[in-house]
Amino acid sequence: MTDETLRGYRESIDNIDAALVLLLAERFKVTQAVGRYKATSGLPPADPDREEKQIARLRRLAEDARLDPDFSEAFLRFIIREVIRHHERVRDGA
Ligand SMILES: C=C(O[C@@H]1C=C(C(=O)O)C=C[C@H]1O)C(=O)O
Repeated sequence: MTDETLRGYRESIDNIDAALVLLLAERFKVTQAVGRYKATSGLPPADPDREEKQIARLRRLAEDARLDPDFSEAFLRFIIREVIRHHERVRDGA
C-alpha cells in the first residue's frame, strides 16, 4: 500500500463515519418522538418483542453483508439501551 492509497482509504472512512453520525442523529430524532408518544400514551419505555424482531432482522442483514452478526447485535443493543434510557427520562419528566 502506498501513502496515497492510505489517504484515499481514510477519505472514504471519513465519509462513512460522517454518514453514520448523521444516520444516528436521524434515528435518535425519531426515537425521541416515539418516547414522547409512549410517555403520553402510558406505554412502557422498552418493547422487548420489537427489539428481538429488530435484532433477528439485523443479524440476517449482517450475514448477507458478510458483517459479523454478533457485532451487529451488540451494536444495536448498545443503541437501544440508550434509546430506552431517553424514554425513561421523558416518562419521568427529567
Ligand atoms: C423505539 C422504540 O423503543 C425502544 C427502542 C427500540 C429501538 O431503538 O429500536 C426498540 C424497541 C423499544 O425497546 C420502539 O418501541 O419502537
